[in-house]
Amino acid sequence: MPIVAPSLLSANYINLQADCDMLNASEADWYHLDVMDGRFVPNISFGPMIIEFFRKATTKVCDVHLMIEEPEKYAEAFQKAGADILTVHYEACTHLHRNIQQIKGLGMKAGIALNPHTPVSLLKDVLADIDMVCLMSVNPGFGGQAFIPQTLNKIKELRNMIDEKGLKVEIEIDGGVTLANAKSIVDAGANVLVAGNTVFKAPNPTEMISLLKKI
Ligand SMILES: O=C(CO)[C@@H](O)[C@H](O)COP(=O)(O)O
Repeated sequence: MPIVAPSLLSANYINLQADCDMLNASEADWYHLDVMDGRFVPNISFGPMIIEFFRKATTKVCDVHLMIEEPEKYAEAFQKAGADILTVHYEACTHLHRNIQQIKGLGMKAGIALNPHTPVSLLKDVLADIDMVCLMSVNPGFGGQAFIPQTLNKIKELRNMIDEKGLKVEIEIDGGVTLANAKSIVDAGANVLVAGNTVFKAPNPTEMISLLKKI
């Protein structure tokens, strides 16, 4: 069964408590929390203060995806806010290994996200040091975009790299995940499905989460 991580970017911010209550009572495994700075991506979302709210609202894993420049400046703030997994972008880190050391040193799990154009082979020398790879299956910044099909080949290549080394690294797919493509994503070798619009715009979000769990 895949790990299902609804992306709160698509939640209703006028009544967040209701969406948190729904997620908490659902089969969702993680909260996926997208932090955007208006520099690394052309959108601005929220920061540690809001993550702290989510931390208090749930006992589920808080999976924090930093779409920001200079993530090292903020890693400690996100740890204090309650992040369990902290994912930084390969493209935003000049000293990626140092970023990983920092995140792990702060007691969080470390994830690396790759934009659609970034090859998975670039992770060869850090794969053993990380807990998760987040493959962006849309260009980051906005919910509700269409899944980029080439991602399936990237998943297969990454799955081979991980299995060849005998590692336990989660493969998370982020962007455009639907009930129609979720099975092909999992069959290709991914085990974490992020879903924003598919969950929060569904007539019955709780049922949609259960359907994604069962694909
Ligand atoms: O990080 C991002 C977008 O940059 C994602 O987490 C989206 O929030 C996913 O939304 P959907 O494509 O599932 O609607």
